[in-house]
Order: sequence, then structure tokens, then C-alpha cells
Amino acid sequence: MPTATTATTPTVHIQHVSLLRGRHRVFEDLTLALTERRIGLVGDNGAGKTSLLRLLCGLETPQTGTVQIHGVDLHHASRERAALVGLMFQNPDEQIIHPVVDEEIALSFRAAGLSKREALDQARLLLAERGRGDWASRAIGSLSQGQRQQVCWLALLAARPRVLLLDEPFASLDLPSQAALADDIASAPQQIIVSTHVLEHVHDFDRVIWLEAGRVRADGSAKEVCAHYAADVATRIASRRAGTKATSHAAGVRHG
Ligand SMILES: Nc1ncnc2c1ncn2[C@@H]1O[C@H](COP(=O)(O)OP(=O)(O)OP(=O)(O)O)[C@@H](O)[C@H]1O
Repeated sequence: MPTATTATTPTVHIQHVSLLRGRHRVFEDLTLALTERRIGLVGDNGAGKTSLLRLLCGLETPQTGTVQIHGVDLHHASRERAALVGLMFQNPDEQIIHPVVDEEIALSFRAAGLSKREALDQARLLLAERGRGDWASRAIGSLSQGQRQQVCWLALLAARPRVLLLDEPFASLDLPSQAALADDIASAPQQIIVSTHVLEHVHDFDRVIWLEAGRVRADGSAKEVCAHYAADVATRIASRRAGTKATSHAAGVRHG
């Protein structure tokens, strides 16, 4: 499997990172140079996708190594961080702070320097442009999971960091909203890194990284890496079926 290479300075540069979460060592000497505009992260549950995204937005601090975004050392740049990178959490309730939709989105505009009034106006405008004007004064708690996820996406768009990190962003969305998010991802000017369990969502990306137990199992063109991962899953399922059949056969022989 080819390894993606970059001729220019990587926009996101992870160098020799080791990361512990609790007592679990998630990464050991991980180095990745990320420059492509659209990068997918795939891999089994527990492979390290969320941990990587949390590392890239400064929510996790590595025990060793560095993370640089646009040349800035992320873990020594708390003030610049919000302008550099933003994460859309897998669970919207971990991201949302305000109890009302327009106030939540306004927070992103406030961070960009607008006054409270201007920020609220911009938030309502953004919601109206997206056909969600009626959500403006709704309590976050009254929205469905998928609707809350859409609010998180709009808040991230409003914040306009240089690198967007999306952790399973399609997971709770209905089909029209998935298509709309895919369109937004395709047209956004920023670099975007998306973790997903649905390979179709990253199939036309510039690069896909397959993580396995905190290591890079494959890294390269989306089509090749997705095909490699899908084939590996198919092999595992086939051997699981064969194992189940062998076990039932043995049980049949013993009891038959
Ligand atoms: N707070 C924590 N304390 C201890 N171990 C953790 C913690 N958070 C995650 N881990 C472990 O780190 C590893 C990577 O978890 P991570 O959430 O990054 O995986 P993932 O690829 O995003 O999985 P999923 O597809 O299920 O979302 C897993 O083995 C997980 O059990």
C-alpha cells in the first residue's frame, strides 16, 4: 500500500507522538504529515480516530512529541488555537455550550471578534440561509440528535478555523442532511479531516488513513485504502463464519 508523501511543508504535522488516555497507550511514536485538502480516517472501534482528532485540536496533550498546525506548536498556542483548528464532536452534547440555537452559533462569531449583537444577527442570518431560520430561538434540548449535529456543523463553519476536524459527522444525519454535509465538505475552502465508518463518505477524498490499534495500517489514495480495509473486514468475517461453523460442527459431532 502506497504511503502518501508531500513535497511542501505539511499544514498539519504530528511528530513522534506518544499519547496515553487513562492508562491506555493509544499512540506510540506516531508521525504523520497531513497536507491534502480532504483526508479520511477509517478503522475499527477503538483504533484511535477520535484520539487523533482530539490530539489535533489540543484536547489531548501528548506525553512525547509535537503537533504543529500551520507551523504553530498546538500545545503552546492556546490563544491562536481556535483560529487554527476546530473539532465537530461525535457527540453534539460534548460540543454545545449554550441552551439556545442562535446563541450557540453566535459564540463562534463572537470568537471571531464580532459584538454580541452582530454575532447574534450573523447567527440568525446563517440559520436562515440554511433554511433553518425557525431553529433560531429553539432550546437545544428540544432538537433531535441529528438536528443538534447540524447546529454543531453550522457553529464550526461560523468559527472558520483553518483546519476542520469532523468526528463521525454523518452518524446521526438523515439522508438529505448527509448529502448537504457532503456538499459543504466538498466546497469548504479549509483543510478537512473526517473520521467515519461509512467508506462511501471518504471515497473521493485526496487521502485516507486506516488506523489499527493506534498505528497506521495503510495510508494513500482513498480508493486503494478503502478497498484494502473493506477486503480485510470481509476476510475477518469469512474466518469468523468458518470458525462458527467449525464450532457448531464439533458440537454436533460430540452431541450427535
Ligand atoms: N478516557 C480514556 N481512558 C482510557 N482509554 C481510553 C479513553 N478514551 C479512549 N480510550 C481508548 O483509546 C483507544 C482509542 O479510542 P478512540 O476513541 O480514539 O477510538 P476510535 O477509533 O475513535 O473508536 P470508535 O470508532 O469506536 O469511535 C481505545 O482503545 C479506547 O478504549
